[in-house]
Amino acid sequence: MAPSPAAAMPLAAEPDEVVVEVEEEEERGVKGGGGVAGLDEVEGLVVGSYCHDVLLRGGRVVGETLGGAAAFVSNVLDAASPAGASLAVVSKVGHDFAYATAAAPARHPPVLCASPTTSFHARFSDDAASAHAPDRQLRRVHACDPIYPADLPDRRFAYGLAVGVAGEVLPETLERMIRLCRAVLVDAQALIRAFDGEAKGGGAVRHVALEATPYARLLPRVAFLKASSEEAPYVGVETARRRCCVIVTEGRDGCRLYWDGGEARVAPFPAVQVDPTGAGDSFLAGFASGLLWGLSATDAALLGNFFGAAAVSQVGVPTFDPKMLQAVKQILEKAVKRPCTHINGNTFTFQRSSIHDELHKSLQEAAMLVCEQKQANSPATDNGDVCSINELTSLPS
Ligand SMILES: Nc1ncnc2c1ncn2[C@@H]1O[C@H](COP(=O)(O)OP(=O)(O)OP(=O)(O)O)[C@@H](O)[C@H]1O
Ligand SMILES: O[C@H]1[C@H](O)[C@@H](O)[C@H](O)[C@@H](O)[C@H]1O
Repeated sequence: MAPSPAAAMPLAAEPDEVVVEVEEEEERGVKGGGGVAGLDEVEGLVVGSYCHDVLLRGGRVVGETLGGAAAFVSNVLDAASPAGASLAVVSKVGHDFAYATAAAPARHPPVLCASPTTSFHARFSDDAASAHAPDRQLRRVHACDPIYPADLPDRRFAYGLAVGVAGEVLPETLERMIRLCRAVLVDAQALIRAFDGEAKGGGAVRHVALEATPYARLLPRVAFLKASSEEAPYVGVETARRRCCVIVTEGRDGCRLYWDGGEARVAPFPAVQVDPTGAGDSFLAGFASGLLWGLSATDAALLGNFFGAAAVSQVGVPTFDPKMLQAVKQILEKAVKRPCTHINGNTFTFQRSSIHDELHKSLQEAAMLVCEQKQANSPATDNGDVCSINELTSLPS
């Protein structure tokens, strides 16, 4: 371990291991495998299933939307990655999948299975949630098939995101991702969810300690693990940070990064929250795109916070204003001299850089534009926070 404050950490696969695996896999005819040299070759792998989200408030259905971290994640990565970065998504749905023509699944079509599409009921409480309190109770109503190692493409990727929602990313699938991808970023929800009371027509989502799962032994080969503040106690931040960089998202308070030898708090952006679903997913994708742009982890978390805030201002998978996206890319082009150096190199740096405050200020202006547009387009409510009923609607399928 390298606890130095100017820390850098090894990527998912150690160099020797990569060489051995490349040789083994080239013998078996695996495509690629030659490492990732330049921007043109940066391809990411997103693994996790799309799902149906039913939003309930006071016992009433107030919205039905496309869900699944893979949908939110690919939505942000497609929008915010530097030119030349591409994406493969491995997701499974049933024949009942209602959102095949929505933007994210249309760009990254899922595998069709005989089992029904994974489906969640999210019950929102009427009490205003605090930044750290659980904002909703989740039940898994249907579960599609797991994603097996053999479902992953047989080629190498610059980075991978393990973003299951219903236990579909099996331990052996995560292990395969680690072998295929130079850097793997994991959402803790893919590892620590368990489902109660399946027999009664749906399982309440609860959490188990990461240490007690078969995923724990893979952590030293994971680059970043993201958890919400509700999930963090199950992750065990103090143990996990010795194995990989842990990011804890804190809702409207932004996030904190913990690595072996240091930590940082990253400030949030303003948002008019109407639906918190997908904030964590959009955060993780914004963070990954920040790494793709060549930012340090603490600077990349600014982009995570930015897209987390953008996600909560819309119901379901958000549509981003092209002008806002253009502004964000201009800010990044100005701030970053050479994109893709960090996710593509041998190490990550964690520290906040000298451009951090300037980047935060510029992104804050873009975030204010999103808020102003949102406020201009929606009727005023006395509670701008936590899912106001009249703002929840269905997404077109
Ligand atoms: N109300 C808000 N205002 C501004 N930023 C927010 C707000 N809510 C979330 N965010 C941003 O999104 C990030 C992720 O949010 P949060 O911690 O709520 O994730 P989560 O609980 O995993 O979300 P979900 O499970 O709904 O996807 C936060 O770190 C923050 O940057
Ligand atoms: O669509 C949502 C979203 O992906 C959330 O991150 C996840 O916690 C939920 O289970 C899912 O229904």
